[in-house]
Amino acid sequence: MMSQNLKSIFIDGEAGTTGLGIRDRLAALPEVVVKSIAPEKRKDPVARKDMMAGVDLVVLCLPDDAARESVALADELGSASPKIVDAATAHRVAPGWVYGFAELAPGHADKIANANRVSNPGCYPTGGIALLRPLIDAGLIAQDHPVTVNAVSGYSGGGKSMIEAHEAGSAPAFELYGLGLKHKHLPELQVYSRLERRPIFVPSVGNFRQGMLVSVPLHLDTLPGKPKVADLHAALAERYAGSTYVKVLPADASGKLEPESLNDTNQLELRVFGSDDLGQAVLVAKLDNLGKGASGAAVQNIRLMLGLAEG
Ligand SMILES: NC(=O)C1=CN([C@@H]2O[C@H](COP(=O)(O)OP(=O)(O)OC[C@H]3O[C@@H](n4cnc5c(N)ncnc54)[C@H](OP(=O)(O)O)[C@@H]3O)[C@@H](O)[C@H]2O)C=CC1
Ligand SMILES: CC(=O)N[C@@H](CCC(=O)OP(=O)(O)O)C(=O)O
Repeated sequence: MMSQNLKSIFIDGEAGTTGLGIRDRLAALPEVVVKSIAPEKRKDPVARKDMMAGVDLVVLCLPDDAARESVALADELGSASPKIVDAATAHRVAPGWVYGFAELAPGHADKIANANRVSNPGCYPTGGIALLRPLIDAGLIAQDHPVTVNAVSGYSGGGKSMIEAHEAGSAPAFELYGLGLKHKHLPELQVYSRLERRPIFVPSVGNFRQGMLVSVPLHLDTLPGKPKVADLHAALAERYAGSTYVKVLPADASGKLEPESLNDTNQLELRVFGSDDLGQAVLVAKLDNLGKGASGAAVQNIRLMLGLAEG
């Protein structure tokens, strides 16, 4: 019977921003069934552990502490533990976890497909790593280069509380944050870009619901071999040739870029703006912070881990 082949998934935290996005996307997959816990028991460890014992895969869409607690519950199940995709920050650079950015490097999607524990990337690092890693692998940016990453996100990136503040009109139209230079995404950004020097990361949030731009300014004469703008573009285009979700596009002559055109998709667009005459370039990634930056990437990972065809 068809139903015997269905893969079962429990979303721990399914009522949150990321959880709802994953639930909606999974609803479109005929090969999976999503099992839910009674709302009043959603924080009950016994009920969550019982649910985990009966499913193929658990997605954690929880604050970090609750995500760690859920992993401990799953570990108690021993060999009966389901596979886990953790959308929180808790395990992104933790030993034993595979980083869930399938396009990280050639062969990385296979590592995800064979993993039992996958940590879904942060939204900002998805853009930053996608831009930096191929150029560092190609030797066009040195591993000890002093990199700066700037970004702007829609307010849904801050979860329920930030969404409420913006929709109630009590949040600023725009703000820089993370100016203590210790944003929680820095460890994964540094490790998976292969940067030896800690980058400076300056995020910001605007009064629009979803969408994201991540940019990296570069002085070309400070890079090995003093590459041209076209060399940077070519290295990115080569790395992502044939990719379903990552596209390398020409820079728009207008010199402008808005953040919302990929909303509700799992797409990531990369562009290299710049001028050889000036010896300057800006790498820019565009994504939906709730799509390729969160729920879309989680579903991409779930498909790989459950052996489902690419959507
Ligand atoms: N928003 C985004 O763009 C992204 C968020 N993430 C990560 O995903 C995780 C969830 O974030 P987000 O969806 O934005 O957050 P939300 O605040 O929107 O949702 C969190 C959910 O977790 C529930 N929850 C909290 N504590 C527990 C617990 N102990 N047991 C069970 N459920 C619990 C909450 O329930 P209640 O409200 O009733 O307390 C809520 O439904 C975070 O770790 C975040 O960092 C990852 C990528 C992107
Ligand atoms: C606008 C905003 O507040 N964004 C969040 C990051 C959202 C995200 O993707 O974070 P995780 O995947 O690591 O949970 C922040 O800066 O903390």
